[in-house]
Amino acid sequence: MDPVIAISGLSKTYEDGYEALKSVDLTIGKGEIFALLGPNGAGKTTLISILCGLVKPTGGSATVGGYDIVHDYRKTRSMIGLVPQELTTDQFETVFATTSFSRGLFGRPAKPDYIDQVLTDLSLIDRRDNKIMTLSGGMKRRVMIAKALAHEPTVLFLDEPSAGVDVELRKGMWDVVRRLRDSGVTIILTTHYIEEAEEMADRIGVISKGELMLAEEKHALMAKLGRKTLTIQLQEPLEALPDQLGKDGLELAEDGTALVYEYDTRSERTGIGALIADLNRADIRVKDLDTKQSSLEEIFVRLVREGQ
Ligand SMILES: Nc1ncnc2c1ncn2[C@@H]1O[C@H](COP(=O)(O)OP(=O)(O)OP(=O)(O)O)[C@@H](O)[C@H]1O
Repeated sequence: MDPVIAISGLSKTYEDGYEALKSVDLTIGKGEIFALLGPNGAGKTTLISILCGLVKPTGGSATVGGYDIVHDYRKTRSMIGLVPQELTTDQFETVFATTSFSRGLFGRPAKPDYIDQVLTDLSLIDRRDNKIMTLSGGMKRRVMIAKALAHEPTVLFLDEPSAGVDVELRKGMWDVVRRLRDSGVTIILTTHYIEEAEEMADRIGVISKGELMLAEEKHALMAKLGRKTLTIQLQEPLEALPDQLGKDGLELAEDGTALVYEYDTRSERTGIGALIADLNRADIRVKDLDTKQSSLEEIFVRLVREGQ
């Protein structure tokens, strides 16, 4: 993985003594979509604000494109596009003018062809010369993205891109983000919506009370998600697992009164049929059966709870 962002021991204690970030280590690769999940007040905005140079860290370090975010602030800031949660655009400006102006703020010379390309990518080109006030909410959000991309950043932060956005619009936003990633931009988004992280992210990070609890490939998480646990309550307790049942993923539990079997729901053969047959053959009598699915939501809730 070619790292674009490297974060090491990053901490932030605000002036009132509140520890908003506790020694976060994280590397984000080029062209990744990384979703940062966490409850309110977890430290997501603090982390993004530090990387954007808006908040000063009190410990640790971070680099963007190999440059230190504190010492080479101008350099790193110019590599970052930030789409904040709130819509903050001048209602009386046109789409083109406001986007072009954002580019100018970074001291970049005008590049109308590039701005038009960004507007095309975001399906805003038809509204190029319209005033912001005449646009729908979804279009205004896309203008915020256009503004963030105006200075040709290589990293884009999206803070809660679908907060207060309806389902239809949210899907449109996901398409936009995927297209941006395909064009080589690295994307870090914060979200409360587990579904959004599941849908979009290559990797998912879970942050709670300032601590990064996990940063894992989505597919690895989905593999966990696809797992189910079958608990078999037995009529008579067993002292040990009989040889006939020597199956991968099978364990004796609850003082020998239950068997717990973990299996992948997506595989063609779960092994349950064979397990039941083995139980019959070994004359092990079953009292009750129960299955349980682990979901990303469960993993998330458990992690957050453990962190409290
Ligand atoms: N300037 C500040 N001074 C003191 N405490 C602050 C300051 N800014 C943020 N905090 C606190 O730091 C914690 C983390 O805030 P942050 O905004 O980073 O969380 P978040 O994960 O982005 O939350 P949300 O999902 O609500 O946006 C919160 O408890 C917040 O009250």
